[in-house]
Amino acid sequence: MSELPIWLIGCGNMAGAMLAGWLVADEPTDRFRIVRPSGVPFGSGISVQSHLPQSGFGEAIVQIGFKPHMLADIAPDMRSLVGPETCIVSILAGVELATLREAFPDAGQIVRAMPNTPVALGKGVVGLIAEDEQGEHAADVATLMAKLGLAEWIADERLFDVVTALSGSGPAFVFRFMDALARGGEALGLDPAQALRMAVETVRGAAELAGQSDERPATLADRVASPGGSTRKGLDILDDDEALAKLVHATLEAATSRNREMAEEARR
Ligand SMILES: NC(=O)C1=CN([C@@H]2O[C@H](COP(=O)(O)OP(=O)(O)OC[C@H]3O[C@@H](n4cnc5c(N)ncnc54)[C@H](O)[C@@H]3O)[C@@H](O)[C@H]2O)C=CC1
Ligand SMILES: O=C(O)[C@@H]1CCC=N1
Repeated sequence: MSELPIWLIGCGNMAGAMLAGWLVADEPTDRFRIVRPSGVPFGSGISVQSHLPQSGFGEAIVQIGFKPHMLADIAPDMRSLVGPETCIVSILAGVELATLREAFPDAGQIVRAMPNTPVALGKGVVGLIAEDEQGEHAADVATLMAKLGLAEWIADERLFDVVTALSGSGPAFVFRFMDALARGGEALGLDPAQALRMAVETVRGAAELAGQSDERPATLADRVASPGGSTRKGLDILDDDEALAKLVHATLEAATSRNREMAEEARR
């Protein structure tokens, strides 16, 4: 793989988690240059500056990782630095390729990447869509993202907001479930810290089992539920009138619709 420099324009929670993941995967630290107004050091000898560079990015991967609504303010300052050798990677939720192309008319390639925070451990999910999947630097970006976990090309950009809800926001929804599991145990008398430890390990073990199994999670759930036993009584609550499925569907719908609103806001 080419060793293009990687600029991180905006490096907060999400881009910081990605950088942590790349360092775990032994990417050389001198590939990365952070631009963030705070200038707060990242550690590990990574170069951090508080302003955009004076000269152009040249042949580089330039990842933008600020808030979606900031695109209109920040892109004009970046525009003259971006040339036909530059590959822009956007992790901005919602913001579409067409909006990014308007913001960076001279960029050689534009890729949207939708990561999630477990990338910090190399166990994330990254959805990808490029203006030209076969074009220059698309494969470099895919290789880079695959170091962070599961990297998946998404064929239809209209589905990218759903991907953002499912895997981008997904860890937040799973964390809520973990908390609910722990709080349920606590309400039924378990020590809170013990309940939390057991809830987190239960989710970790179940996720690994599901990841390694050829069977669907529904089948694995049935295998836990011994006939006439107690798990089925619990599943009956989650399954009654598809209570959990409906709740999760509504959750993903709400997040997807906010991603679409953010896309609209970025178009203005
Ligand atoms: N937090 C998450 O789990 C995920 C976030 N995203 C996307 O990542 C982006 C950032 O989100 P977070 O990291 O959560 O937010 P954050 O608030 O932690 O980070 C934002 C970063 O933007 C920087 N910034 C602000 N003004 C800037 C400027 N003028 N020039 C350069 N950098 C500037 C800040 O210094 C900060 O480093 C958003 O677009 C979001 O949609 C995507 C997937 C998941
Ligand atoms: O909450 C957000 O807007 C972003 C999108 C995916 C995760 N965080």
